[in-house]
Amino acid sequence: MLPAQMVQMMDTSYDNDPLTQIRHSTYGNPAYTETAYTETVYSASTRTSYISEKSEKRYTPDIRLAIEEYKDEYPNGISFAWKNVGYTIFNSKTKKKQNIVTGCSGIVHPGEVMAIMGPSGAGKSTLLDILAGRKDQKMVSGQILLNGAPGEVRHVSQYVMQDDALMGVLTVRENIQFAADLCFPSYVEPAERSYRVQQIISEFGLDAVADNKIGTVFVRGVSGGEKRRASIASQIITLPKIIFLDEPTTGLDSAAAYNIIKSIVFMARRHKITVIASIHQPSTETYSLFDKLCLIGKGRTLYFGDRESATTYFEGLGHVCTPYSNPADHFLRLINPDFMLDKVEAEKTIHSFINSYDQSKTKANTLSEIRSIAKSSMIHRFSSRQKNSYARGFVDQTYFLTARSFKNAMRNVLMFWIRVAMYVCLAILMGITWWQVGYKQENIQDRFAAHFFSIAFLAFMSVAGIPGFLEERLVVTRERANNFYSVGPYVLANTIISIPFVMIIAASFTAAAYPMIGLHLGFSHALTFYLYLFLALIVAESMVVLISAIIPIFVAALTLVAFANGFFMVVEGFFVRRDKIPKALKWAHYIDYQKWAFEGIIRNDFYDLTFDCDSIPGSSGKYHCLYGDKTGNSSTFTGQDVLDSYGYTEINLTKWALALVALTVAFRIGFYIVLRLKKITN
Ligand SMILES: Nc1ncnc2c1ncn2[C@@H]1O[C@H](COP(=O)(O)OP(=O)(O)OP(=O)(O)O)[C@@H](O)[C@H]1O
Repeated sequence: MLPAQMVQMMDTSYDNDPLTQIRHSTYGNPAYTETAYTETVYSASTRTSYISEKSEKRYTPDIRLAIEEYKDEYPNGISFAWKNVGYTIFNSKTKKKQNIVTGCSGIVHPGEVMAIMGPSGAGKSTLLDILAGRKDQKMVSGQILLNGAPGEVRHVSQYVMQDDALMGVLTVRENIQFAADLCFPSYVEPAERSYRVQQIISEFGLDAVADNKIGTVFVRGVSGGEKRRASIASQIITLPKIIFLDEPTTGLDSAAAYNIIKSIVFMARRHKITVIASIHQPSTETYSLFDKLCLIGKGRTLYFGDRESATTYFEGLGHVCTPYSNPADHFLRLINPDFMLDKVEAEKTIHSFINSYDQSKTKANTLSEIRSIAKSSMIHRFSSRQKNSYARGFVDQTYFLTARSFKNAMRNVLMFWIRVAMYVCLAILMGITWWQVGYKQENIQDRFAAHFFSIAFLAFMSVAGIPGFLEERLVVTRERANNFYSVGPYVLANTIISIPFVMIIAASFTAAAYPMIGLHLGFSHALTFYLYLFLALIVAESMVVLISAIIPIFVAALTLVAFANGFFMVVEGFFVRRDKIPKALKWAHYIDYQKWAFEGIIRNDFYDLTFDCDSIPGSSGKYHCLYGDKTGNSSTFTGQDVLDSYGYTEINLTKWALALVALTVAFRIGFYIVLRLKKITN
């Protein structure tokens, strides 16, 4: 039985030890079957893994060392506390410091889910970012405590972004599996990873759509709520100890929002995860799923404590929530200055809430709880050792990315197949127009034009790859932010995967156009034409990804690529002879990939060909030759005569091909640098 089938058939009830089952039935290997699996260790890092004591024995010392890195420092979860945290920026307009968040404190225990609520601009995202360790520490004040001791929250948490950046042509399972493949260290067996994928699919209620595609403009996919659940599942596949969610229900209807929070609460309880989520106006049902509430206004805490006690707290302040009202709406109306006509009064009201909370028993209790957990904690137990930022090495990252890109390109009509169809149609149209161009001297310009058009138009149409690339880029940006992989493997995978598809495009074009136009006969000439077309397209493709990475906006990238290609056509040496190109633009001629490709294919075509001159009527044996011997005594001229007359004497096919390879490498290095710089800027 295949591991995948086995995993699907497995009992996903949480009372049974799943990994023991996997080991027993998947492999049939004595190493797995001899003893029951004894302990599942959830790692302290975001790169959590399932490691049994038994399987540890099988590992080599270096793997054991790596496992040590991932050993769980917090088997019972993390009580996450923040004490008096603030965030201050320097306002360049007023030239003064400005407090965005001030004096916030709170504590959330393992298995609890806390909502950060507040009106727009209250500071929810800022507070979430501070807690998640995503803000510049120079501007942050206060303390973050993990089980009462200061610690590096980023090592034990995952920040789940709002967007649903998933590969549309892949299924829910494939998307989550990709995350699992990259986020678990290599010593976690593939069957264990698949098991974990199946488990999280079940936990997020995605069984029914697990093998459905996410959806693209061409393929109707899963619903918005299912997509959001798949996106969250793929980001927390490693079961980090703390999860931060940035408005996980935005844009969803109340039923979908409810299902998402329900799944998250279930995960939190089941795996002792501490969850903090910012949320906009939850429905009554969704609101009632939260354990704790942090209400903020003007960057200050207006209430922090048990969700259930919030109603009583506000009742105590004279703001009774009527039985049929949604408490979340009720609180937000109370603290939202946008609902108040008198702005001075609104300001006063918010400040009265801030003061009431500052003097409240609720706040005193929270602070005392934080103090007591800080006292009881083992002093600075948290190890500050640096975890590896990536769970997988360069080769593994490249492998998984290449495999996914291959699937994406195979299934994504936008990326290649539309282009293949378009190029084949164009090749046939060219073949009809230039049908058997012949060897007469009046056909010389037709030949040049066919070569120019083949290169220029084919390269130009590589803009068709921009939408597919930009779609992929969104996913890559999110995955990079989650530290799934580094830039190098992505650039390499993108390069590797473009090769077979560009080969297909160049081959289909050559197969149709070359014989129909009647270019230089012979397999080696057709092959050289194909290779040059391939190299030109690879450079064009590399230029497209570089420009789209610099400006990831469709219309802007399209305009810039079109401009660059148009410019390269002008300085290519076809419309204007090479020696007539203005000195100021000569540099462009040499970095123009179309020039190297065009010159390569005309050399390949013309060299060794013989063309007929026109006989002069009435003259005995005299000929009119446009190229070569013009004395009138020769009835033919050679292709080399043509090349010489245009200054193409020195073309060396190997060197010209190497120039195209060099340009490809240069564009790809540029692509790498741009992605690296963007990551640093972000
Ligand atoms: N770096 C910054 N420079 C200037 N102002 C900032 C900066 N960061 C946050 N702010 C301001 O601080 C306030 C709080 O911003 P924040 O994004 O945290 O609010 P929010 O509650 O998440 O709002 P929303 O619900 O609309 O997303 C806003 O008025 C915002 O303009």
